[in-house]
Amino acid sequence: MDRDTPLRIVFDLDGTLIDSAPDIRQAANTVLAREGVPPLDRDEVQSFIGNGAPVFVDRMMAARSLPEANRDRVLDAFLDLYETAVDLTTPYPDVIETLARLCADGHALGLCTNKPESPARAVMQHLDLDGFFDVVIGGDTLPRRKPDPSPLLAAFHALGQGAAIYVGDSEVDAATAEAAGIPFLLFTEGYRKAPPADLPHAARFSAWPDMPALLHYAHVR
Ligand SMILES: O=C(O)COP(=O)(O)O
Ligand SMILES: [Mg+2]
Repeated sequence: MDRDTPLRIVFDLDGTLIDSAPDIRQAANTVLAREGVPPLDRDEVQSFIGNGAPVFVDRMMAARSLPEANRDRVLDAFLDLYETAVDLTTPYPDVIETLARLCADGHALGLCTNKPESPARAVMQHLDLDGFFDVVIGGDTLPRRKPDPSPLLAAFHALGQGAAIYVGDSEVDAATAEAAGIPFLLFTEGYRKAPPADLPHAARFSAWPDMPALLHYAHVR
């Protein structure tokens, strides 16, 4: 692949571009306090993130032995707070500079997250990340979410033609990329549970300035 050929690059959000666990934890603990059970610690929160808000709530309720009958109420309360959960979230170091460079180099950027689309857009706007992306697919944008390949394939489809690569932090992202037949770059500082070697990936990086050098792994699908 020619070094200067524009690519289609799609990114995961939570644990990849932004450290959002503090906001998710605050929303979760507000709901748990109302339910009269103890809060979640940071490790619990991180281990529950990855499969979207409904699965997060299921894991949180199971961890605090909340009755299944309260699920709709707990999920609604969590989603309500999630809409404005932006103040404790930060981009990982050098994310903004790297995205700006990739845009300046002519690449088409997209976002494919399991976070519901509305809170995803809210936090991206809050952190000035929204201008970089030509497409945003959230966990509730389509009938299925990751690890189903359809949201990732929809994101690439929206970006048009060109070699493709997906960048994420988790087992879910690696499985999604594999199912879609798209090469995967693993950011190792996010919310992954297993060691990096256990996840299928083309290459991995721990600091965002190192990511553009890995773009030669992109290929046409
Ligand atoms: O909201 C989640 O559970 C995960 O979000 P992500 O797909 O951006 O990592
Ligand atoms: Mg993630």
